Amino acid sequence: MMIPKATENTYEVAADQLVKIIKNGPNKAGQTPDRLPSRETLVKTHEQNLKLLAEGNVPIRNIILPRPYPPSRVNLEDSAFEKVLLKHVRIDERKPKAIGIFRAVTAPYVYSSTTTVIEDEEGHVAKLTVGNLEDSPVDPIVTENATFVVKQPCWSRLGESNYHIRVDHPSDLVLLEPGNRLIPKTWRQKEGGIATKDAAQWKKEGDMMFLKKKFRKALKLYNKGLRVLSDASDPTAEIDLYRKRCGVNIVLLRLDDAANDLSKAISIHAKSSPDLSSSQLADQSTIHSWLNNRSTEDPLEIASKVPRALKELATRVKFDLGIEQSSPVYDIPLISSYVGPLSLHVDVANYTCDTEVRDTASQGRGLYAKKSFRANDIISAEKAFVLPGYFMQDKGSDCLLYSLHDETAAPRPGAWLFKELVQKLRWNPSLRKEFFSLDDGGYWKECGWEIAEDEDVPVDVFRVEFIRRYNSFSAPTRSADLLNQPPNANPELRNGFWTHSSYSNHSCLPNAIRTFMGDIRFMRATRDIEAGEEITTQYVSPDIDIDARQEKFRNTWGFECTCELCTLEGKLGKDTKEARLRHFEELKSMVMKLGEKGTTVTSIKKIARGVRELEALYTPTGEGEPDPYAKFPRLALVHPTLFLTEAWRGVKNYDRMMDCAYKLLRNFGIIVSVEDDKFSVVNNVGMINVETVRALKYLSEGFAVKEETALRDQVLDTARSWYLTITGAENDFEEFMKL
Ligand SMILES: C[S@@+](CC[C@H](N)C(=O)[O-])C[C@H]1O[C@@H](n2cnc3c(N)ncnc32)[C@H](O)[C@@H]1O
Repeated sequence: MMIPKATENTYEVAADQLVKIIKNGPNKAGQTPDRLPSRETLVKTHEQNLKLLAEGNVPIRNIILPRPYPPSRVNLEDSAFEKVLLKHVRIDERKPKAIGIFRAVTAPYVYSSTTTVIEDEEGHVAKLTVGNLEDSPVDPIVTENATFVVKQPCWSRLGESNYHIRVDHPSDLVLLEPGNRLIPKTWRQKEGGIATKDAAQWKKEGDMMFLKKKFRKALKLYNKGLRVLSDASDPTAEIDLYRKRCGVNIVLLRLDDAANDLSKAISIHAKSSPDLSSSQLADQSTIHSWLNNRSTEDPLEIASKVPRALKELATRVKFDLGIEQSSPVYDIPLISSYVGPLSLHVDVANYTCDTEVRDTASQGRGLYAKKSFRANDIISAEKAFVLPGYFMQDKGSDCLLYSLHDETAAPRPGAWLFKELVQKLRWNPSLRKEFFSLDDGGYWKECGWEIAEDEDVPVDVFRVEFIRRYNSFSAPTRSADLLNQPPNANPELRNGFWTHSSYSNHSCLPNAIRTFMGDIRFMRATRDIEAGEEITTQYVSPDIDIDARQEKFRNTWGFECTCELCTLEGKLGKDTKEARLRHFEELKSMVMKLGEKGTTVTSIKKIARGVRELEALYTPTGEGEPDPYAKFPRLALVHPTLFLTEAWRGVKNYDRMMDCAYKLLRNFGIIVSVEDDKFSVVNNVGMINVETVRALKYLSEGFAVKEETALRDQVLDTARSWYLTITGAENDFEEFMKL
């Protein structure tokens, strides 16, 4: 027997290679593989790959999603399933009622996915690959000798004659506890040992595992402690174990289980305290409802009647499950001061009650204002449903999520978000509705599956990804940090998921801006908003060219924008579009050349002439013809005008600088008036951004030079409020204005 020598990691198949294999290979669906490797070969290859992994001989993680298929809906509690052996399993054919019972014969290889060698009751072997588990090499899930069910097993191709059994939906793999009736008799082992230790010993061992970050092991040990205690009456020990288990469950994102544990701990505490035993605190379901009610209120004064450790856990669990408050009161400087790459989690309540989700005419659902807002008001504040925290510099956290069916790849931010979403949804049934409502049936329709409205379908990883793609947003640690980056810095952003604010649709002329501070997403009004108006944000800032702009929306988000600006520019003739772009490019190259030579008044004047020519391409030529852009942004003019503003400033021509700063605002559709010492914004289509704050900065400088202090102060006030709108904090405003 030839044993393949693994010179490179054969378990980390590159996605493009896999696409080729699948596309070019023969279609053998429904057949059995011609030749399968022997146990000896499989085990040997596995050991070689384990060694390579231990040596760090691995590329970046590559999470692969094949073509969508539904998770099995077989319930192991009833007997409506068909037990199959490896000899019954077919290539690419998943039988919805089939289950295989297997045992792992090797230690697991945990990296992009979990891989191990399994055997069935007849001793036949296979390579098993399980994707999308919350697996970790220090605390593996599929340990050696573990027995488990694989639902709807099938062979998937990995090479010309290389097959494995792969599981994509986490619920299609069910670990069997020792003693489970499904475990073949010959594999059964006595569990033994539980009664030989007391609860305190199990707890101590659990604590040790917790400290070693072996959280699932800790959970198992606390379970054992609780089982030993089940018929003893030792409330103190029981409270302690439930409290510990609650803590582990929080770390593992299993908030539903954490809430159950904590409600048990609190009710046991109440039952065993003479002054609380007949109170509502003794009723576990009352506590459970309170933990889940998303309110800041505590009418039963639970927090003040339980020991501090339980109170602290209650605060944690309630915040993690989401609390709502009725007004947008946030201590922004405080929050901003403690948020950092290592502390994204902020303990604040959400404020979403003044916005609601409703159907739009043609954009699916949208977010609507329930009350009027003034420019700069907080419209909503929401903590992330999921915002993965990882170090940008950590190469070990690099990974890619590759969807084989449409050959798209999401880099690290999207890949980690997907992984965490799957875990959060898997372990918290109470949070699923809120997440999956973001798919209004499109996924089932696309897949051609009939699913009843109220059917409790297990978490489908392909549906999670379908939703993630169109509803996740890039988030810096703090939006304000983006303004303080050196020029051309390319800060890496995380991807996060905010379920309520995700309903806001895109508009190039938005009335709101999203900003981030740790895991909170704020939305603030860029202009006054009427009650009943739809809240829109810019998903990305619009490209100058309408065709490029629409292409980006189509490719990334699957829509074409119909905002007033896009509607206006959608009607432009080819010649006008081309002429504007050509002029823009010419100006850009003139500016680049200047960069090398330095700016002189003559060169600024030359650029100014070019800018006037570009302006003419936005202006109607016919006598008395209305200006279609009278109130709208002229995007191609923005950067040349910013250049001119700064160039005139450089040569200390403050009148010209101010003229250009007014123009810069106007090119964003913002028209201001200065009359009788009063500065006011008379037209604002909502495009507030860093350049508009810069324009105000230059205006304020100009007024300062002219010693028009009142006007300077008014402009500064507007600048400060726009700075707050775009960054979510005022902290570094003074610094920004100095630069
Ligand atoms: C973050 S979701 C917004 C909520 C979405 N409308 C819904 O019903 O779930 C993004 C998706 O909304 C739709 N959408 C957002 N802005 C749009 C726009 N300006 N025009 C058309 N569709 C839009 C697109 O389908 C996009 O992929």
